[in-house]
Amino acid sequence: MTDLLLSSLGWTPHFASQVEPGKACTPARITGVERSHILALGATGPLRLLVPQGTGSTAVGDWVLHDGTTVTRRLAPRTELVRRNAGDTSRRQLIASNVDTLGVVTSCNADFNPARLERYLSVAAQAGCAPLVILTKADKADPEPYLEQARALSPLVVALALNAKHPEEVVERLTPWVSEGRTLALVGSSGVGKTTIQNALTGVQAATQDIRADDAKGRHTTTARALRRTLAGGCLIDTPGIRELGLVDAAEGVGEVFSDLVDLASNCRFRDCSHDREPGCAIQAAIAAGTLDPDRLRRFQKLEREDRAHTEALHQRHARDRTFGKATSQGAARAKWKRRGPEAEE
Ligand SMILES: Nc1nc2c(ncn2[C@@H]2O[C@H](COP(=O)(O)OP(=O)(O)OP(=O)(O)O)[C@@H](O)[C@H]2O)c(=O)[nH]1
Ligand SMILES: [Zn+2]
Repeated sequence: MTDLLLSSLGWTPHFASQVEPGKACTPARITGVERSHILALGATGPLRLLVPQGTGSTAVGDWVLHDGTTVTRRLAPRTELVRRNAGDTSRRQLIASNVDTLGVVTSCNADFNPARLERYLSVAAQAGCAPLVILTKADKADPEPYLEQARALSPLVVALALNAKHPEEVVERLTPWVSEGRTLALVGSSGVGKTTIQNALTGVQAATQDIRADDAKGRHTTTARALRRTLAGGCLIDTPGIRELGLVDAAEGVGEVFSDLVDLASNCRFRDCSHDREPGCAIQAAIAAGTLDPDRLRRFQKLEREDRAHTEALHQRHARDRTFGKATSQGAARAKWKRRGPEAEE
């Protein structure tokens, strides 16, 4: 029973193998983070545990070991979602751990924006999460052209369209990503339907209204939230930070989403080709031949520039204070995901 509950929370051999045999330690998954305590779910139910060194290096979704009152260890995560710190863009901020699928929510209307989708897909690829594009408001417009565009962005994309206001439809379509042991997090612009989807998946009655006067003041209906169980037995993560993902240290993620361009560029005559006017540029040749959309090249270059600028600032800081130790575990999670494929089961 106990093991069953832990596995429905996402406990896998990856975590079990980190527990030293014979040590009296119990696992729990973080559902919320306070200043000096974490909220967690373990086999016995909800817990509030002290983190003696402060909660700065933990995130919602992490697995920890504890002795009943205190966290004794954080277990190395399988995936880490990181963003640029909103206040200080030269810092990276861990916002959620062990997310299997990053649900990128957009709607079948003016919110649909390939550049924004590619940015989120890059963040997902970098984190090691499988990307799922969820197109809402399929009741308002024909979703087919949007689905087609989303799928054309990257071979990594799985895309589906739904009417988020029909809870049964949401549950039926999204259950594969929120069933026992699986963790989903949603990102997307304000108003695309994230809260509506989450309410359907967790069985909570909708707090969203058709007219939200608060929006004009920048207040969102969704503020204090973290990891919750879904009706299908899995987990849903929603933290305020997850809604504003900025790129940092994501060159590999960007490269995966734009692997078509990376492959083409390897055929350019010059190694440092800027794909502008150089002779022998394979990318310009593809544009001239009509097989590559020049807008895609522009979006790729813009994301690369953005990532490079913030990553440089990050590394300058890194050189100043050498307390930074996340890059390796994130890279390992990403490599693992790449090896096993986004839909691989434990
Ligand atoms: N017709 C229709 N309306 C939808 C759909 N999804 C969401 N809505 C409506 O769109 C509005 C915004 O939905 P929310 O779920 O609050 O959007 P959100 O993404 O959580 O927004 P923030 O909390 O601001 O980030 C609400 O009025 C919903 O009822 C859909 O698929 N079809
Ligand atoms: Zn070139």
